[in-house]
Amino acid sequence: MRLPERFADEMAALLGDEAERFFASYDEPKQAGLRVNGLKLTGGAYAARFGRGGQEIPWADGGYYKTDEDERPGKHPHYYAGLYYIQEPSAMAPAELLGVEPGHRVLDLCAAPGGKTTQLAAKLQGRGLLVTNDNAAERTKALAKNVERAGVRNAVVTNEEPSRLAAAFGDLFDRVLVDAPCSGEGMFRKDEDMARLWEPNWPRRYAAMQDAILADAARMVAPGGRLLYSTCTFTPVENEGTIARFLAASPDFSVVPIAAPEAWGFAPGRPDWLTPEEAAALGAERQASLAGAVRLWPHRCRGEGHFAALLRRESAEAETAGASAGDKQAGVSAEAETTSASAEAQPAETSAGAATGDKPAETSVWSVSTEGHPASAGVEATDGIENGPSSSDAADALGRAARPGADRRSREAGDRPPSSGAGKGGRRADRAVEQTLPSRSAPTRRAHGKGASKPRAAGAETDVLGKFAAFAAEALDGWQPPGRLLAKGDYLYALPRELSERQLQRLKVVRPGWLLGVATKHRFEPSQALAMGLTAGDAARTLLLDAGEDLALRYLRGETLQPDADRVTGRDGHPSSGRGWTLVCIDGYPAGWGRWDGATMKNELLPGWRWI
Ligand SMILES: C[S@@+](CC[C@H](N)C(=O)[O-])C[C@H]1O[C@@H](n2cnc3c(N)ncnc32)[C@H](O)[C@@H]1O
Repeated sequence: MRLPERFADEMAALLGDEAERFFASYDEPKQAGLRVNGLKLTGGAYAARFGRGGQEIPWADGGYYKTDEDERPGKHPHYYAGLYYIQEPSAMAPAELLGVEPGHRVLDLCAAPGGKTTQLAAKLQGRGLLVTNDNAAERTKALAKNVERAGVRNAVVTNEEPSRLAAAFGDLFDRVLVDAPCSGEGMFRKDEDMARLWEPNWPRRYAAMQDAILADAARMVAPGGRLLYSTCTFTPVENEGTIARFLAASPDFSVVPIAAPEAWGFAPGRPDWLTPEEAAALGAERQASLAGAVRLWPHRCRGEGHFAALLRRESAEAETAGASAGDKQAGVSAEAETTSASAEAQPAETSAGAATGDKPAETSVWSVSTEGHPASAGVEATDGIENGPSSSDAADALGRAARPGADRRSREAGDRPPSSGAGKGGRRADRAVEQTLPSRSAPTRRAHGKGASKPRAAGAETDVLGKFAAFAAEALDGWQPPGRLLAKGDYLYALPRELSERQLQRLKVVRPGWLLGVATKHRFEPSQALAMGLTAGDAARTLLLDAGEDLALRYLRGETLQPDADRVTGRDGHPSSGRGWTLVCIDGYPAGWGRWDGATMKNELLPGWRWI
């Protein structure tokens, strides 16, 4: 393939003897993979049960190389059921190296379209908190959708600048991932457009963006917590250089050496590639520590180009604490740390009373963008495409940095409230109501006779809860969502307990938690996100389809189905006499909703979630 001349010259100078092998790698096929969704099942279980998978990616739990050229994993029913994410193998390394454990509070700062976010969510196993953010509004639609497809229940999706998140959250997070916007040199083999668009001034421009992002990200790391910085580019100024400039200004952070097994083929970071200024500002010891970062070269390991550095924020307690299990899992050399991870999963809780200290603010002003809500869930930027920037990402990100007008507009937009919450004169003062879910026996309030699109009076949100309770009693047989329930207008969410609503004030929030559904005039309509986050056993009624059967494809295409009535079964596995919302599952995993009337299954799969 044709590489940009300046890039090739620079790589030849950096790599010396190795350059020939590096350039030869561009004649090899690009690496592709998929990662089984650990929220649903393990990679081993997936491979054993379905005979799919293949060769394991050694550094990624549930990661498999795509070896069959003809295979189209994005066109398999399992993809629609959220059983895996299509992801380039090297891109699976950063989230793996961060050492996330269930219960951690995790921030994914530059997250769209969400490959690493879904991986982090799997590490959390539904416990703790995942705040996932991207400053590009359009891209957060794909992010929210990928979070939902994966069945993530403890994520908050935001569309913010890092500085505004830092102001809102402070040093809340045990783990922070900064998968930074970069010049994307490591993706040239995967996406030739990246090579075509690349310009010699990109690395420096991205480096300036990375410096700003990293400084804000660091403010959000709890003492003793960790930050993983990654790029998919080779140039030192965006890798060791960014870390060196950051460390020079941040004495409370240090590099945690990544001890990757030799068989993975990861190479050490290169402190010797710092500029004299970067090196001088750092001092010899901290400079040498940069060798603890890793470089993933396409001629040395089986993946595209990446860089990752793991940083740790000091804490007094850490000096005496032992090495964490996360270190061992992540292949990170043992060292002391403290985190605020809760050891055990919290039981489901729907009582507002138990969420002490998290009382809704009287004048909460955050509002949820309607962009990703069911009505518009069909709109998305990158569906099913794995992570890492594409040529359009790069152009987007660079466009913001390169065109002063565009940059100013985006900054200004970042200061505005989302359209859904803003009236002409500014932010709408939504009053969030946190409520106890009425018990199944409690009388359900009647609807107010207002359509879902019409504004509701303050307090009318109780009706959302009543309708949800009626829905849950009938269709979910008493199942209760985890976290705290929050009715926001007609929408109902389950909020992770680790965040208070107060902390979301003034942020652009795409999802304040797990979107359960929306109350319409006459009923509660469960969301696709709810379906994807449930298990087949949670539903009172299921239609169980096999991935290979025609009905499964027809369901995914949005067709009305007429299955044999005895295929709609209750929890006991026997034919159900019930009618109404039914969880449609493929190979045992939810794919969406249907409505069963005893003969026909009305297809409730939203257009944006269908097989196209
Ligand atoms: C390498 S991509 C992220 C890929 C993603 N982590 C994944 O695994 O799917 C970098 C992302 O950073 C976002 N970005 C650029 N500048 C940002 C900023 N100042 N704050 C937050 N996100 C930013 C871009 O919109 C882009 O989606």
